[in-house]
Amino acid sequence: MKTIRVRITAEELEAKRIAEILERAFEDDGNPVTIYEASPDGRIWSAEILLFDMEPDEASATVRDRVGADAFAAPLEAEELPDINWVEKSLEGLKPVRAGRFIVHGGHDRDKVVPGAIGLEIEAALAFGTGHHGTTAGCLEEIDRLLSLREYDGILDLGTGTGVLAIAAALKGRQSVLATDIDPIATKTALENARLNGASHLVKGFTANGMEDRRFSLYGPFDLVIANILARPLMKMSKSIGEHMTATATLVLSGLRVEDGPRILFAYRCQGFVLDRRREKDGWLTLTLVRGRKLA
Ligand SMILES: C[S@@+](CC[C@H](N)C(=O)[O-])C[C@H]1O[C@@H](n2cnc3c(N)ncnc32)[C@H](O)[C@@H]1O
Repeated sequence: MKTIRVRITAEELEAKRIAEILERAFEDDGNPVTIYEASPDGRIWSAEILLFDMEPDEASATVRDRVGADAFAAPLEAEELPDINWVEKSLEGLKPVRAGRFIVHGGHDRDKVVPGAIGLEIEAALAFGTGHHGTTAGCLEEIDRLLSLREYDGILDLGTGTGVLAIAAALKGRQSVLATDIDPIATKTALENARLNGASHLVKGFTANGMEDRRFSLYGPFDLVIANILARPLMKMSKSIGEHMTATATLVLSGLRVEDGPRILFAYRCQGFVLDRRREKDGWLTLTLVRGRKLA
């Protein structure tokens, strides 16, 4: 069967919007739409759709017809793909992955959660966070370690994506976690995933840009914040994050390239944090910082 991939490349939020439009336009056909990070800094994303049994030109025209020619300005790229089993391929991307005591898996792999492990069933939809990325895995390992050491009074997952980290912390610590994201689709996905994991009584969430929102004061101050966002927004947010945290808080930061480490440490040192632990995975850095004390 001839498979044509139509791909549209854009900025992250624009690519998500395009993927949504595509998904709605083709939902009755059951065509998969995927969204993925294309550049190492995570700024350029693509939305793509697979169409079958047509030529590339026809596939581009079909996409334009269904979504309306001016729905998006970004150019379309259509190419024929080698003969691959796409169902198998897409399931591969969601293969169960282990990080600390957590096993992140899709709905079809519940039986892969071995005794002693904590299963996190994640439906990625249009949000980031299946556990395969070095940043998510680094945060999961830290959540496992930190919540084995003690309880935290007030936990926030800032930039929750699929909610994978919030759900992990809620299930591991058996306590409430606030999950927020700038993207309403991510917030919705996170709350749906919390329900899927029997954690909706523990995970609450709302949509907000950074921590400039009065609702954070209702839930905070936070004793543990996990923020897997990129270095630049984390630098900009250092003051507001610090203001909403307790005097002896722990902060896990990820989404950082190894070279971002020193300037992030400097920015958060100004908020009273010192380095407790660093983890590197596939060139991505996860830093755990503490305020007012050193962990054992
Ligand atoms: C790399 S993903 C992390 C997702 C998930 N927490 C994980 O670890 O896999 C970063 C998330 O942060 C969100 N984000 C980006 N800028 C943000 C901001 N200023 N405030 C809140 N969330 C933001 C994005 O929408 C995205 O869902």
